[in-house]
Amino acid sequence: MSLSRAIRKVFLAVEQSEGAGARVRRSIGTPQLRNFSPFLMLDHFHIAPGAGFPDHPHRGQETITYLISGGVDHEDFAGNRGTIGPGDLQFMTAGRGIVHAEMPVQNADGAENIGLQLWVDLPKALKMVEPRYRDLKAEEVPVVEKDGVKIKVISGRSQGVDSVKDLAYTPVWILDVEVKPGRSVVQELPEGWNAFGYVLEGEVLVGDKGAQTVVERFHNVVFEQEGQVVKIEVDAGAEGPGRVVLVAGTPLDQKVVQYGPFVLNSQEEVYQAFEDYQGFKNGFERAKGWESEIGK
Ligand SMILES: Nc1ccc(F)c(C(=O)c2c[nH]c3ncc(Cl)cc23)c1F
Ligand SMILES: [Fe+3]
Repeated sequence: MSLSRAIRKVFLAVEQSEGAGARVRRSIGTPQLRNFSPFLMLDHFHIAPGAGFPDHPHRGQETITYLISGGVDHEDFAGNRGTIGPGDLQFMTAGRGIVHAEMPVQNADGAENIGLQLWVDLPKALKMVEPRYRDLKAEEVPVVEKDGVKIKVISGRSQGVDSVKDLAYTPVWILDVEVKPGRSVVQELPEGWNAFGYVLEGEVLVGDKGAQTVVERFHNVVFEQEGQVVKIEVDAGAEGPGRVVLVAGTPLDQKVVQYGPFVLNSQEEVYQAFEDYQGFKNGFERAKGWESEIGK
């Protein structure tokens, strides 16, 4: 009998401006929810035409971008360039340093550019690795569909189905779970890992029968570390399915010192990141004289 994880707290994602005219609903990385290792930030973003995230640096973390609708172009100073579309993901390891732009694709069909961006801390030993990208196309993501439940196994394992391996350095599970009204699912999560569920659509009931919590859209339910499973149900009377992105990650036993996109383990290392970025050194050499095409 697996122990069901209790709920630690439910947070409302607060909408704010970010980048150049983009809007994000941030639920991790706010004053209410920091120190949630290895997670640094979770943004549910909406990038209108003309808005975006023009040229900017990163050091010391991994970003995972999951596109729900529309498209996002990315281009960096190492010559990497690509587009992610609905259901695609991009795993970017900034490591010692990257400068890139992330801009909306002008959609012929007018689809809104909406997705999630999760920032994951890198272990101290990997803070200065070479940057790398790994796109994961929607068609590479196994889908488990049974009894009114559809799970996209983006990273990790669900109902005995494994995802593509080694997408990020820091071990994370990402499962896009859709439950129809009157149905439910029990999902295993690695014990001891930090875990949350962000409700993208509808509303869900989380927890054991008789002790369930209603979690509404744009809310993030954070679980206790104890327990092997989470239970998610949608009320039979609900108007439509509930959709939750379940994420779990191994906590890193290290200090987090963050200033925007520079995430290191000491104040001195953050100062050094600024100096390296402004001085085009120690990983930021290619930033000298570089401008993206897409961010202009
Ligand atoms: N201010 C600031 C500073 C540093 C950044 F890296 C960013 C940034 O690039 C993003 C922050 N949320 C995001 N959601 C989606 C996408 Cl595609 C990008 C971002 C940013 F906005
Ligand atoms: Fe970025």
